[in-house]
Amino acid sequence: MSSSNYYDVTTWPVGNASKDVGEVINSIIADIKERQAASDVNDGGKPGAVIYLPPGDYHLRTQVVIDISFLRIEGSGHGFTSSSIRFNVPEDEWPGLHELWPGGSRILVDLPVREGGEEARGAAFYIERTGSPRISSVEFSNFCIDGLHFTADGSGLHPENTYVNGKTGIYVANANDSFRVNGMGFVYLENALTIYHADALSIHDNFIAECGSCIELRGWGQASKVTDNLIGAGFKGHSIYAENHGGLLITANNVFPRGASSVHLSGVTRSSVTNNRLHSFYPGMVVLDANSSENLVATNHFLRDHEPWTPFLGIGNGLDDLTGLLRVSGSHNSLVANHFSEVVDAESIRPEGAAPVIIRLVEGAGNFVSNNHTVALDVRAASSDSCFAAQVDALLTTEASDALAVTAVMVDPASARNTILDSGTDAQVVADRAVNAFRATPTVGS
Ligand SMILES: OC[C@H]1O[C@@]2(CO[C@]3(CO)O[C@H](CO)[C@@H](O)[C@@H]3O2)[C@@H](O)[C@@H]1O
Repeated sequence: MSSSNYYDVTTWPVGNASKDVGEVINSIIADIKERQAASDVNDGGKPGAVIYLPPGDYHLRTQVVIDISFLRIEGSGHGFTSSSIRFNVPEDEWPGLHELWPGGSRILVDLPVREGGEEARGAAFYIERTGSPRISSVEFSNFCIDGLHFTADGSGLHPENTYVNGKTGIYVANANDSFRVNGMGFVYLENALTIYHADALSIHDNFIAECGSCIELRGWGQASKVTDNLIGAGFKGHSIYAENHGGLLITANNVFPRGASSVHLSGVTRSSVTNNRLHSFYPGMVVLDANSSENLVATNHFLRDHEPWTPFLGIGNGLDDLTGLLRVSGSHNSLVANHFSEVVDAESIRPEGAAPVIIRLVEGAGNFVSNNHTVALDVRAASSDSCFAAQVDALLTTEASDALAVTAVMVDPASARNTILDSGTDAQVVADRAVNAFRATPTVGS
């Protein structure tokens, strides 16, 4: 059966998908709107459509503007490969590489670079619709959005390592419901996903790496989920960021470095950050700020160690080791059963000679901190020109290191009436025992 609501960008008569897939998709959307003009025909009328991108390279020179519900844009392959590693291979070795570029069903974002212009104009896919009901069920599935190159940022860094280019993959400007971003690949975009006012959004099973920021849920929202993704932002940006969200579920993501944070929640309430594997080269990995309250942060694995790859040595996120790996400004959060591996070179700790802080309660009241376990090792940081080898070596090193003294939990005076159980020995917890309930992790022989 063929359906008029299934479109293949390579057979659409308007435009040329390989030269400007943006023009083609906008023309298809115009056709859908023309054919599905009435909102009530036989109890239906606007079923939406599928736009299919077969595996292949599609330059995008015109921004796609989406203002219809039930639109699914799908490909056959997220196509991620590391552009970061490739751009740091000496150019005379490029001819010997098996492939140079990401693949799959791949959009090459070739929008004109905006100079200090409006952020949304640099988006490959721009979704905007006001009025009622909210735009619903727009789905992106199984294709790659590649921003191609980063650009010089004045820092002297190799331009391809700046994580800056003004490009966004998908930008949703208005309140939306039941959107899905599933099985996608995002690479070399300054922002992969920027979504305002999400309701019941699913960001699931994507590969979102080597982007300045990966996921930003802005404005406010509820009942959304970020699950099962492989994610890693640049040193200036967020891997997962949300503001003023309630009921957000962040679960089972593998968040690798080198985002300025792994999960940053601002004014987020009654949400869960559970079962994630989080790896960072800097402190401030999970940040709950602006009175983020009643959240569950549980059974996550935190690893903080050092950048092992030569091109990025010396880069940081500006935060010192007293920041905390898990930092909380808010009340009545449950921080339970998280594992922390802090594997750093004592010489690199800032301020010099300080005991790094693992969990820090900055402001608020009534947080419940229980059964968190920290393993802290002092290692001599090693580096390598080979990204993968350096990463794996660093990950697998557990021996021949000395224990490192840490502050497992630090409670600032502006945070009170917290309960801290079995999350650090007496010596490892800095908290006013008169205003916080405290039970130390026992030590051998005591
Ligand atoms: O660690 C997994 C991912 O990391 C890579 C390889 O390493 C990179 C290169 O810039 O360094 C960061 C983390 O060490 C990653 O964000 C980035 O991307 C992916 O190639 C790889 O899939």
